[in-house]
Amino acid sequence: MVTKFSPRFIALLTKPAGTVLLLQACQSLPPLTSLLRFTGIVFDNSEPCFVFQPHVLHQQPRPQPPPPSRLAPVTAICQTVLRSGYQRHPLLDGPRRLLREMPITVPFSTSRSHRNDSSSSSTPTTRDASRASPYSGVAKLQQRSRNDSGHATVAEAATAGGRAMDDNGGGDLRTDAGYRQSRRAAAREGKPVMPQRGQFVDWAQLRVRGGRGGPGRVAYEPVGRGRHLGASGGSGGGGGDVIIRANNSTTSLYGILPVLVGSAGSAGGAGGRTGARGADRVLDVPVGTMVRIWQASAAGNSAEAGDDVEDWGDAVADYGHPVHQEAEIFSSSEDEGESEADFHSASDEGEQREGDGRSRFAIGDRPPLPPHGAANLRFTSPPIVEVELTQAGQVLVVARGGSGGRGNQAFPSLAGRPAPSECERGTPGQEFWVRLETRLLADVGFVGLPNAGKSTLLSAITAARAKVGSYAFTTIRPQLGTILYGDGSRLITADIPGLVQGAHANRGRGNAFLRHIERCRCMAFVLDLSGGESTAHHAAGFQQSHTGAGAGGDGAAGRGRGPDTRQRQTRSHAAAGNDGDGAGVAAAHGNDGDDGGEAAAKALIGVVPLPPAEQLRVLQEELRMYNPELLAAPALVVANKLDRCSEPRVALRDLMAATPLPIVPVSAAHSVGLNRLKDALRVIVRPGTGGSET
Ligand SMILES: Nc1nc2c(ncn2[C@@H]2O[C@H](COP(=O)(O)OP(=O)(O)OP(=O)(O)O)[C@@H](O)[C@H]2O)c(=O)[nH]1
Ligand SMILES: [Mg+2]
Repeated sequence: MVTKFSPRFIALLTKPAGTVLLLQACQSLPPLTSLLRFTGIVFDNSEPCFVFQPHVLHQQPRPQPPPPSRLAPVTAICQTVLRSGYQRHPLLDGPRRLLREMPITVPFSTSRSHRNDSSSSSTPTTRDASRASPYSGVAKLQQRSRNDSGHATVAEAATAGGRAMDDNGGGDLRTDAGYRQSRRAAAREGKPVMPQRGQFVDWAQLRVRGGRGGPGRVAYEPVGRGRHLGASGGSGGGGGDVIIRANNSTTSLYGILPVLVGSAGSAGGAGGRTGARGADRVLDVPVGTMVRIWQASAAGNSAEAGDDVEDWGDAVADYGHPVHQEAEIFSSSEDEGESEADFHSASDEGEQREGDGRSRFAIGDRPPLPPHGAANLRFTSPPIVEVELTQAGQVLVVARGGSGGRGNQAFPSLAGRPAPSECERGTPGQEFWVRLETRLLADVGFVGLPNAGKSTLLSAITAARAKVGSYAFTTIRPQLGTILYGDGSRLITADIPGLVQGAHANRGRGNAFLRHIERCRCMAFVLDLSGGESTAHHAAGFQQSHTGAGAGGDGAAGRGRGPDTRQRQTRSHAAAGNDGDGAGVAAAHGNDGDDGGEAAAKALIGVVPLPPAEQLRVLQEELRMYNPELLAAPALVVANKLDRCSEPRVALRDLMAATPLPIVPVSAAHSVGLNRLKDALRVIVRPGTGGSET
């Protein structure tokens, strides 16, 4: 088969190019030509024609892309986001679930560690110091106590994951095994641990900045022969806003990026065309999220910034410019740097050069974060905005994009003078710090003192696997579980970290935990029916270990902000509740890698054994002091640790005398009475339903 083409391709074919080049150049050729090979020129009726013969051009096998790993899509997205300066990526708006569900450790950890390494080569940072001497358990507690609710955000945790990978060498975060390994390593060293996939993350801090407005254009109305009429450069488009939107399908603040920037507006065009507005950046948060906003320069100090303070101070200084700078007017004729002049100038013929306004102003416009991450910032002043998004669909514009600069068309042209050659840059977008706090949405919240067995109960009646420990404050972040019933119905239950006396005044980080209870429809007060016998043992063990062998823990705790007095008080408490026999427990704790943290927790908060009725009174009192409406919610009492109680009948009778609430005796550890409890929970959550699960 021979195919002939008309002479209009002569110019292309006379180039000494290979066939592939030919096909690339002749994009207007029919697709058939991709299977043809140019073999020569013939003259047909004295017109040159070009001869093609059938031929498969790509005979070499194309390199096959490697099989996609599970993390590949996320990695690709994040890397793209990083490359483009956190600008909008089409995939980010679509499968957000993907981002939420998958750990996004790789890109952040690598980029952040690079940045840190390069920026702090001379000054050792806290992070470097931690490498030299890994955190002790107490340091871990202090690290946690910097944050209200004590957990790491994605940024922080991603850093931890990255460091864990670096430190261990073997941890490959692209695999599940590597991810687990890095988590374990970070936890061992007391570093902040990334929330696991699906785990409830209840707060996040991030930096937001509206997109910069697009620059105006200098252009002229051409009339030919190098002459032009008046100015015709249009204005730049406005920058995109950063918007927070309440969304029913979002349940957690997991996976929120530490920096969000709206897209920059496009440059103005010739003929008076205004540039396109930059895309908004929308962040979906759960309904009920509290949004607090601070000025960009308001971040005052850090609880434990250590060596990082200097670096961070610089970073804050960088932020210290006014939110809206005055519009800057400049002329292409002025000598103000080659790149800007190049970018905004237009030739006399009115030639339009497509300015790369977006990339020039968007990339590199990403605000830097303090060296140790936005999550560790503390704000000394009250927020300028504090608002709760209470309904799905509510939106809050947290940072407006800048306005576009005016083109030369907008400047006055004086008679007899050359057309104006001035234009403006777009203004930068608003810039703020934002703290998001959300609360659990659960049917039933387990409320109890530390060590009452809430997590054991959650693990026993749902498929959730909550961490259980024979010490107070095992749970530091709420966890959800679902009770499944035989008829297909289900209840969402929440294990809320233990409350202590004085929680309403934020003792033991009580506020961070109490706010979750506000969003639970019903409450189950989990009490230790054994009257805290086990707790008494541990308190005693702690007391002994810290007056004797546990001196190391003492010293470490003493590095905190003056816990000594409280510690002494706690010791006397513990001694008061001490019924002896604690040394064995203390020894067992001594083998635990977390001992320092747990011991310090007890030291700071105090663990005092209480009879069940007294436990209930303390809990109800705390709820009343925090928000009296909480006590109006339907509730029942779960009398746990039935097996441990020496006089269960007496204890239950006393409890019944103390409260009118329904009481369900159970032993979570031995799965006694759990079906009855499930039935009772369903009855209080949905009155009218019921039925025995047994
Ligand atoms: N004997 C007995 N021990 C129990 C029972 N339920 C829980 N425990 C033990 O009590 C200790 C504390 O249990 P957790 O479930 O961690 O208690 P928690 O209320 O979640 O404690 P925090 O998370 O610190 O608030 C663990 O050692 C459990 O094994 C029970 O029914 N019987
Ligand atoms: Mg717990």
